[in-house]
Amino acid sequence: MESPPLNLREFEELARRALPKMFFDYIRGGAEDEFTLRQNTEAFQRISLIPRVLVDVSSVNISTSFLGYDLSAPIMVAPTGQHKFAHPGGEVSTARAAAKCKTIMVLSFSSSCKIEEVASSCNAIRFFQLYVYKRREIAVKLVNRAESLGFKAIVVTVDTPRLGRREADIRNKMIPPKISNLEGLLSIDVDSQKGGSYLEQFASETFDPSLSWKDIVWLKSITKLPVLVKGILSTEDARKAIEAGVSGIIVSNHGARQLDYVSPSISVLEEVVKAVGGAVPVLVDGGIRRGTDVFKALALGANAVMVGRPILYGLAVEGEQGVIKVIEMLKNELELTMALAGCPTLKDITRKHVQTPADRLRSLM
Ligand SMILES: Cc1cc2nc3c(=O)[nH]c(=O)nc-3n(C[C@H](O)[C@H](O)[C@H](O)COP(=O)(O)O)c2cc1C
Ligand SMILES: CCCCC(=O)C(=O)O
Repeated sequence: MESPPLNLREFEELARRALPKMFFDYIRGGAEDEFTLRQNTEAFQRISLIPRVLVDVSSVNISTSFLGYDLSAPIMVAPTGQHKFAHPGGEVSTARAAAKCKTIMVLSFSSSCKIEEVASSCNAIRFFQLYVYKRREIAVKLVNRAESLGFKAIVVTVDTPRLGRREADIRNKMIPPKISNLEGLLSIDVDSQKGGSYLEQFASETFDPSLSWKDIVWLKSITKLPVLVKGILSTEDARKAIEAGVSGIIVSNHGARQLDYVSPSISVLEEVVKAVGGAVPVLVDGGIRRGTDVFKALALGANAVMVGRPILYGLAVEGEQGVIKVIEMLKNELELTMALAGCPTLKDITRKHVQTPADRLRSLM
């Protein structure tokens, strides 16, 4: 028997073997040259840790809270579409795993399980991620459904007026998503003569590229839930988001699947955190594969992180148990990192515990 995976990267390799090529390529892939995809992980590697010693770390506490909800660790499940591509249990298995790990799952709008099914599967704290379609009434219906099913926040993704160019999907003629939440609301027929990525064809038929800042105000007017924006990479947009009245900001480049050659999210996190100035919590995602990565993101000012692909790899390899293992691995690594860096609690993690490439440049001047 093969030895069990020891880290998140080994889960990726096992998922590669477990999944049909089309689905693995869809999950792993990024946009165009995949430059940002590589940078998302390499940027973490360029940040060094500066541990403090002789601190009593006989007990290390990684628990925290986000928007008032208790979490076992500052690690949440990012919204990713179509979990049934990874495993027949789909989003229900992921939600159960998130509940067992006591963390928040952000359910994708493009979920392959119905929002009602996910809501009744366990009592995790859940947020609902929204894509705004050209037919705005669909957003209203889904936001209302999420609210009445006990979801606690709406996460609107703002980096996807159109889908990025993912060449693996074009080559594989990636099939369109089956979005269960749209049953009875919308059916889209893709043109099977066209070739290319049918997922992209689906997105260009449905996604509303006219979405703009005034629509955040509209979104807030249709729900009592807090609204978070996902996909902020600049200080200017962070300020606009605050002006629009959001309850949280997610620094993200969509796992490098949208615009290639944008900065890795960890590289812009600190300036966004400064621009936000504590007005609302800030999350970051993209390339988080180790507990040390979580530690670095917290040191640069994130309240918590989100993880995308590794969750799907865990799901592909072992269903619900695989997702639990991925989250627990990251939690254990974070706890060990904190002990070795002299930080018994999350509050002890400071900017002084990391050195970025910019810090190194400054120290030479
Ligand atoms: C297969 C896949 C599907 C995704 N689907 C969505 C989605 O439906 N909505 C969304 O806002 N982000 C989506 N994302 C982006 C993730 O929420 C997240 O930003 C990204 O995966 C984080 O990077 P990581 O995979 O390196 O952890 C998706 C990412 C992947 C890999
Ligand atoms: C049409 C589903 C899009 C899901 C998505 O956001 C992604 O693949 O990155």
